[in-house]
Amino acid sequence: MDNTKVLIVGTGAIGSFYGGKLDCAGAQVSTLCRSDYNHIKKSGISVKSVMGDFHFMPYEVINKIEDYSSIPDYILVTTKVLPGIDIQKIIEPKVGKNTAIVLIQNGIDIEKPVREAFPNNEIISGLAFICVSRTSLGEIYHQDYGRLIIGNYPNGLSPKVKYLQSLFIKSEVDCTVDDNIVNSRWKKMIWNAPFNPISVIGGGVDTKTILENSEAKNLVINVMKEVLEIANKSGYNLPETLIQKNIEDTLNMKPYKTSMLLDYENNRPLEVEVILGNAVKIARDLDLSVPNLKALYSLLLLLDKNNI
Ligand SMILES: NC(=O)C1=CN([C@@H]2O[C@H](COP(=O)(O)OP(=O)(O)OC[C@H]3O[C@@H](n4cnc5c(N)ncnc54)[C@H](OP(=O)(O)O)[C@@H]3O)[C@@H](O)[C@H]2O)C=CC1
Ligand SMILES: CC(C)(CO)C(=O)C(=O)O
Repeated sequence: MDNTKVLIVGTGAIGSFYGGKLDCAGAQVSTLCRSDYNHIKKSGISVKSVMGDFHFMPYEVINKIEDYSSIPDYILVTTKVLPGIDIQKIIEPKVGKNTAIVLIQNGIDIEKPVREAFPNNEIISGLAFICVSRTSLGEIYHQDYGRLIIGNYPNGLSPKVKYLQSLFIKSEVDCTVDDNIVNSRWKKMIWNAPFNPISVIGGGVDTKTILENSEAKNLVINVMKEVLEIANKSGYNLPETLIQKNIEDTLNMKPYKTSMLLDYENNRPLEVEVILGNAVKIARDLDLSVPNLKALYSLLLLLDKNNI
């Protein structure tokens, strides 16, 4: 084991999978758990994975962050990004001056509140291209993909980013770095902004069903165009060709139910603000017209409110 201390905050699908991979690489990985606490403390976490099944027993399993016995080198935040989760308050007791806060979560502008609360800490922003879900207490099913992109927020690549990358690579996670991680976040939004909400609003449909319907496909393309425009007007650099590439890549994927659809089906709150609301706000500030994004946003707000 190396001496790198990692504390996972949000031990669900993403936290368990990537936390387990860091454990495989030799880091000292502990988990802050909620509903799975008793199960994980007793039996650990089992991951059924297309990369090979594994089981891991976290170094410490806690259900109150104060119970963690030290200060971690990395806090991996892998909760959903929801207005009801005050992540700054949750992690604050264990953020030391050398703790890097790693956010492996979907959405745009998710780093801002963390930066404001911890102006002197290193923030590492991460994007997961993976299909993974929690099937029961402490049981994770990794169905496909697994690639990660990490980089410092707002930009740059520190030694801590490179070290984290080396740990992931050691455990065979395809992890690359990007010194302009917000640009990569926008790139991922090109996919999430149309497919996540349409999969829910469209009546619980997978990616193949969406793209087989020419009207729904047009909607996907129009939302992608709006996201691309917001990103480029914000100073990022997304080529128009990304739209066709995302469509083709999705057609080549196995039919996939988005993580937002899985949340909806399980009556869990949806990441409406960080997937759509923040983009709509940025468009408003830039005076851009984004009618498709706005329509998806308002419909999703309604569905979300009535689903919990
Ligand atoms: N799953 C996937 O395939 C992908 C997910 N993502 C993104 O990754 C992020 C994480 O998603 P995912 O792992 O699927 O989510 P999950 O719902 O599987 O896991 C979230 C975890 O956070 C925990 N949690 C929630 N609130 C708190 C709290 N207040 N204190 C401590 N723990 C808390 C939950 O505990 P409890 O069980 O008690 O609610 C759960 O263990 C999201 O932003 C998602 O969009 C990105 C790409 C793919
Ligand atoms: C892009 C994808 C499918 C992960 O790779 C995702 O982010 C999701 O399902 O929400």
